[in-house]
Amino acid sequence: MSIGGALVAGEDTRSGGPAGGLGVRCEGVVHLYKTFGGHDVVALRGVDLVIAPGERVAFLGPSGSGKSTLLTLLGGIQKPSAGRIFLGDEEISRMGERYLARIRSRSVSTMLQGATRNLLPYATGRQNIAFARLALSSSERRDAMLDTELLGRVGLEEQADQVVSTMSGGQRQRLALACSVATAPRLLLADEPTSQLSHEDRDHVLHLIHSLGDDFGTTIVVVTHQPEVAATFPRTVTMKGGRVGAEGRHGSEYAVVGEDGVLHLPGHVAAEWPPGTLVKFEDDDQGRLIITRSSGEGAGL
Ligand SMILES: Nc1ncnc2c1ncn2[C@@H]1O[C@H](COP(=O)(O)OP(=O)(O)OP(=O)(O)O)[C@@H](O)[C@H]1O
Repeated sequence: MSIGGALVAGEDTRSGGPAGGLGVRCEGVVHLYKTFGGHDVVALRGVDLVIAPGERVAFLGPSGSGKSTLLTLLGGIQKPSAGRIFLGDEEISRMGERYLARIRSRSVSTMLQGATRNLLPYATGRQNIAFARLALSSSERRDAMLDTELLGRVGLEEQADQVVSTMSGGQRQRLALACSVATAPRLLLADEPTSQLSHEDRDHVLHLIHSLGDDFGTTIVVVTHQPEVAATFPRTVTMKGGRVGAEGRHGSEYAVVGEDGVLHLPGHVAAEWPPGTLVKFEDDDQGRLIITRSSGEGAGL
């Protein structure tokens, strides 16, 4: 199944070509949450990241490493405490709420974790799609793909007039995806879009997400804990302690050098080399850097 065909024949698609994806650039992004207890939680500690237009990226990393926070900042739902975020040429980290709202309703769609957070529970499938398109101009709405057709593409033609609260988890997730793409976004951000789904629903949702990239060149970023989902993305970005710790590209893993030359070890190495382990750096005769664990324990060599 494909989402192919113009979802919205707006300014980006009038030329007949695909709208194309939106590039993303983060420079030193820091984010703090203020808590009721009066102390700050540092969710992001300096994220530098570039995502090219049309790229498909999976964010990985342990719970609490900052994946969802970064996604909401990219989607213009929250503003960073410090640092800069660009979508295409526009710096969203300095934008006023009015402009951000425009970007959120047109060029960027964020699917929050849990389908129901993205949907009106007592409205039907069709009404949810109409709601997602509220901010479009009347001509854009007139030219948009018919809601029946869009629902058909996510396999929900028979649920068009069914109320969300009576739908299954998989049906809700597919409807949330249909609502997210109803405005033909150039950047799709999805937080755990396939968690708690059956294998069949997971594969269906994944296929739909990738179809969007294939058909429109949409830039796609998903947060996932599922390795089998991450494996379908050509690039992975692994968050560690509020920073980008590692990247995977086409099956190869790379550590990312952070502030002050800090390097996160790959998970399997970190498991064997606890904090305090001494490591030695040596150049070999072919110009490669060899890193070995010292045979001595702790500070004593
Ligand atoms: N609204 C909030 N108020 C206070 N602290 C928060 C808030 N949201 C997130 N945090 C904290 O910020 C840090 C990063 O959280 P975030 O949800 O971005 O991580 P995550 O990697 O997406 O985690 P998970 O995989 O569990 O969803 C965590 O320490 C979390 O407890």
